[in-house]
Amino acid sequence: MTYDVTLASPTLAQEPNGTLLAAGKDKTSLRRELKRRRRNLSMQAQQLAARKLCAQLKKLPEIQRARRISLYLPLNGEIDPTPLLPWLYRRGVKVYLPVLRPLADNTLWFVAYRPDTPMVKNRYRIWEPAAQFSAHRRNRLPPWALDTMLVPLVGFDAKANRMGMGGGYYDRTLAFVRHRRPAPRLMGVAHACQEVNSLPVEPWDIPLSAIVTDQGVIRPTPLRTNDIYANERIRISQ
Ligand SMILES: Nc1nc2c(c(=O)[nH]1)N(C=O)[C@@H](CNc1ccc(C(=O)N[C@@H](CCC(=O)O)C(=O)O)cc1)CN2
Ligand SMILES: Nc1ncnc2c1ncn2[C@@H]1O[C@H](COP(=O)(O)OP(=O)(O)OP(=O)(O)O)[C@@H](O)[C@H]1O
Repeated sequence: MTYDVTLASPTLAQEPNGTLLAAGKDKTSLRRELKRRRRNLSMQAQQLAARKLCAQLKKLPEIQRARRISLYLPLNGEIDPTPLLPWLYRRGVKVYLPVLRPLADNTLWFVAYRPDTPMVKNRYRIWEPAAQFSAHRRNRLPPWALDTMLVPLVGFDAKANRMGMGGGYYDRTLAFVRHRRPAPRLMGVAHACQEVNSLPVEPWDIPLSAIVTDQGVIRPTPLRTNDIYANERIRISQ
């Protein structure tokens, strides 16, 4: 299936600012292209982006207020949120990592990440707390008990729509948000170069509170009708 987006453009084209035009691309090839982009960043570019991301994060009220936060350990060019760790530990924030649940329902556990947490590589070669540690309930939190989550993104658009790795892990784990409150504040994180002009919204997508990149913060836009009314009011009052 290909997605109909507003800008009709040749596939793989870029806008002058480097934004990938998603028009006419199916989700799988768009995901592949975006993963290639972040993997191709040099080590220096990665380190600079990670530092800038963390500077952005530290300024946000959601992060300043966080007491129980989940982040992730990056792989294959994902932007690295771990420079935030010393700052979080200093502030006494409890830090959790996603762990693939052993019973293969494709959801995640959130397990405490401390300097002494035993770690192993999971089936995707991502480091995560070891099974014997994660098995203890005292070492993990149900997702609704987290106040803030940093959600790794493969792609995003200016309306704060997201695309992940395609396993549906975050969407399934966060499905409770539709009927249970309070919910964690969901902060998508990505390299600025992972922006595309438009992404499809799937029925199971859980909306993000914000997207934070090395270049700035994107909040979901208010309804288009509000913009129209706002413009209308300005015009009428003139
Ligand atoms: N760093 C990090 N940790 C994370 C996630 C993530 O996106 N990033 N996840 C977010 O959901 C979960 C893992 N989800 C994943 C879903 C699909 C693939 C995947 O398709 N990987 C390979 C191909 C499969 C393989 O190597 O066996 C690929 O990149 O093509 C990886 C992780 C939990 N932990
Ligand atoms: N709540 C849910 N229950 C069952 N299946 C779900 C749910 N949410 C998502 N899925 C499935 O997960 C798969 C992946 O979806 P999608 O391509 O939107 O992933 P994504 O945007 O990369 O998100 P994620 O970061 O969660 O992987 C889809 O096949 C979808 O049917």
